[in-house]
Amino acid sequence: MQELIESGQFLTLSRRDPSLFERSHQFTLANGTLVSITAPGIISFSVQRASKPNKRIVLSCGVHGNETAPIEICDDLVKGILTGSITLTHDVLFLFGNLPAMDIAERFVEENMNRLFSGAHSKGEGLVNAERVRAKQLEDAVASFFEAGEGTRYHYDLHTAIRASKNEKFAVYPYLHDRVHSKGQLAFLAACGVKTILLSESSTTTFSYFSSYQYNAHAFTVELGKVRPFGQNDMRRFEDAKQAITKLITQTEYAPTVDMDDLDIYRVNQVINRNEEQFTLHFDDDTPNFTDYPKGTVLASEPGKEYVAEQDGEAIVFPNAKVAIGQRALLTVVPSTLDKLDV
Ligand SMILES: O=C(O)CCC(=O)N[C@@H](CCC(=O)O)C(=O)O
Ligand SMILES: [Zn+2]
Repeated sequence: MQELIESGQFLTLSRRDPSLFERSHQFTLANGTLVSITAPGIISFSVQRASKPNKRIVLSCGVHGNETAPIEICDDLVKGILTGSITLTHDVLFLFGNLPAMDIAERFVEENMNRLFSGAHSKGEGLVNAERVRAKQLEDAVASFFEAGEGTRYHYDLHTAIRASKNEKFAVYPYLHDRVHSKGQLAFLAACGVKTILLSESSTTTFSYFSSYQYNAHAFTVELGKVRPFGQNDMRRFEDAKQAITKLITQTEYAPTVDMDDLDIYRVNQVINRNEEQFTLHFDDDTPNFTDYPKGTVLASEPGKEYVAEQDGEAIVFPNAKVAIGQRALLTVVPSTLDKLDV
């Protein structure tokens, strides 16, 4: 078993035979890194050396099962670490989120897992499904990992978007409450090719908000491109992201810089939920993310309610009329600036 894992088959085995990982496995690589597998798709690496690593990094992917490019990136990184071609400098936890949804090439099986964090998995009496159980398991894995050692905490939850986007790569910066946005993090994201940032202004039940709020982690939902089936991604489009992540986990001090003028900062202006069965978007299905509209344009409607652009230049992000009733069907964003930044 250890041999199979060390040959780089972790994700394949997790998907093909999850029962192999019903009990935990621990072993040490030739370079001394300790490998812990606590469940299918959950693997962490602890660097064993006298001077303790100063970053604890969570990389998650496949929280939506059909968002394959980030899964391929993380699978490659895990393979590289297990086979010794990548030597870590910091402790890293990899989470392959929704394995059953990957198998059916869908966003989710029963319920959108990225609405089930911060305890939402346990709300709604008697409601249990695989996604709820997994969301709790992922939360527990993040908690154990962050609490297992000192160091600044990071969580990049890697996704791809359903629609094409005018700004192909972008990240959601979860609502920070009283904390200050980090210029170093914006620089890291820019090094990944992510130069469009959406500032969320409210609490959510997403995975990145969970790590940000509960663990004061630098945490982001990172959208690296468009959803495509396994094997159909042009991996050249993800090379910058893969290189920057590799530097982050292998270099003691990786500190890229950024000129703020190179970034497009937006803030979320409206979070529009679907409240009724009949919910309609007033633009074409192939309208890309970040398409903007003049003030007063009707963007969506449902019986008794119209949702309009409140400002000139208000743009749509993540429109989806088919979400479950009560869930977010559309974000609108407006250009913004970041005046106060940490280094
Ligand atoms: O393209 C879409 O409509 C969805 C892409 C996606 O999965 N986005 C995340 C964003 C999470 C966040 O707001 O931080 C999601 O909807 O879960
Ligand atoms: Zn997603």
